Amino acid sequence: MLVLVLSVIAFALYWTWRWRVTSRLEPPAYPGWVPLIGHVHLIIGDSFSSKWKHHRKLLNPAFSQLVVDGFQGVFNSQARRLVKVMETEVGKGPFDHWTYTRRNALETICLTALGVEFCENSVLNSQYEHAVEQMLNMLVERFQKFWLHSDFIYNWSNLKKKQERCLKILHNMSNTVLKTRKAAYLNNDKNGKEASTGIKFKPFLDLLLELSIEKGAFNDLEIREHVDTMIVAGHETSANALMFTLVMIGSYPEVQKRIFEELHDIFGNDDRDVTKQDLSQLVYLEAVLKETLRVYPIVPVTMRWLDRNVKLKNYTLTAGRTCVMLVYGVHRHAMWGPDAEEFKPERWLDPATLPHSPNAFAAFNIGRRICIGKSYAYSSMKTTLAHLLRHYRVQADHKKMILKLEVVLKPECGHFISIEKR
Ligand code: HEM
Repeated sequence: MLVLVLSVIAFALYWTWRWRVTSRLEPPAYPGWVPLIGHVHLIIGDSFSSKWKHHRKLLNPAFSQLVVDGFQGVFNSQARRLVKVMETEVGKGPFDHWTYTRRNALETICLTALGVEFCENSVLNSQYEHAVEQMLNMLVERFQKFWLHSDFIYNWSNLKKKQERCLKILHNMSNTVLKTRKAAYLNNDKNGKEASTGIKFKPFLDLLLELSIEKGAFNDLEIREHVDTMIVAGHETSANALMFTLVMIGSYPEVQKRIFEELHDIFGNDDRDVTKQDLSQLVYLEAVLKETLRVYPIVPVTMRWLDRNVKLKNYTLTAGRTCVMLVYGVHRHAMWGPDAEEFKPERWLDPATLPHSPNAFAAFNIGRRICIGKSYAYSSMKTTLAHLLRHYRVQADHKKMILKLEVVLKPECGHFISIEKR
């Protein structure tokens, strides 16, 4: 027992000393990030990491509106798939729709990032889905158990063994796909992928391979890390945003009515696919998405490492510290007006009713580290909702939700909707 207590004290002293020595020189590395999404994205909010800056510049064109428009066929077929699988819930009362939006978002991101579909014979199956979920849970567990922040202790823990098993599944998948696509690319197959639906598109992986082979931009490990980051950063966020949006639409019948009217004006009674021109006309639907993300920001807390002193009105935040920003609080600040707590999509339709500061809305963060997948997220979510709401009438009660913070904001319970056929 004494040995144990002495070891804990020794480690505490060691980490305090190490933190003091390094905290002014380099941003802290948050425990658990490295194996999950790789070194390029390791340091949260360190826009000064030259590697991050260089890679972000190279990656930006891969997320341009033009590339995202190329995924519109995938977004449509995935939305139709979601409408179909949810059919089993019609008329059966409340169900947990998150399991549906999550699976669907993971399928979509895997298709667009890697060009791989979930199917029986694929390396991408429910084992992979489970491994991604476990990895995110383990990240939170390690954060919460401060003694596991030390790599030395963590490396002996059961959590580490579990993490190794999950990583094997995740990396096996991205490595296998990378190898296959690279061989195909070198064999002159540069025309993108064809999904089982017959839709042609160019997955992110092919764009990165192009940059790597033609311009020597990335090595294989970096490509794998970028693709893993896209999958981790892209699916849980979109799935949660859709889940919250459906709860809010189901809780406000007048909002749902107005969305349906907008859909009817654009599509009439036609069940046709959503085009990129339709997306720009779905103004009210976009306002509903933004208002949901304002009230329930999926990433409610974010961190930045301060490379210089930042003077506020009454305080100075000193260089070398990590600053925690509460996006949840910013979105409810008085600058949003006396109705800041209310769910009012209409506020987005008139710029005069919005706060003057462009930084008042930080659902995708602000500044240089703004979410690279923002356009992708809006296009895929608007397409999914346009299909779902043309087929189903939704009911929910957002007041029943109790929220919890994992890496992202989630409801602890009560995130149930009921659906009826239109
Ligand atoms: C509603 C959906 C989404 C929300 C709310 C969201 C939110 C965010 C936020 C807040 C950040 C910044 C984190 C920080 O700086 O601490 C971020 C970064 C990022 N997001 Fe998203 N995101 C969404 C969808 C997506 C999608 C669909 C993709 C990929 C296709 C994606 C890829 C990324 C990547 C790669 C980063 C890291 C960017 C960098 O480090 O330069 N996100 N996201």
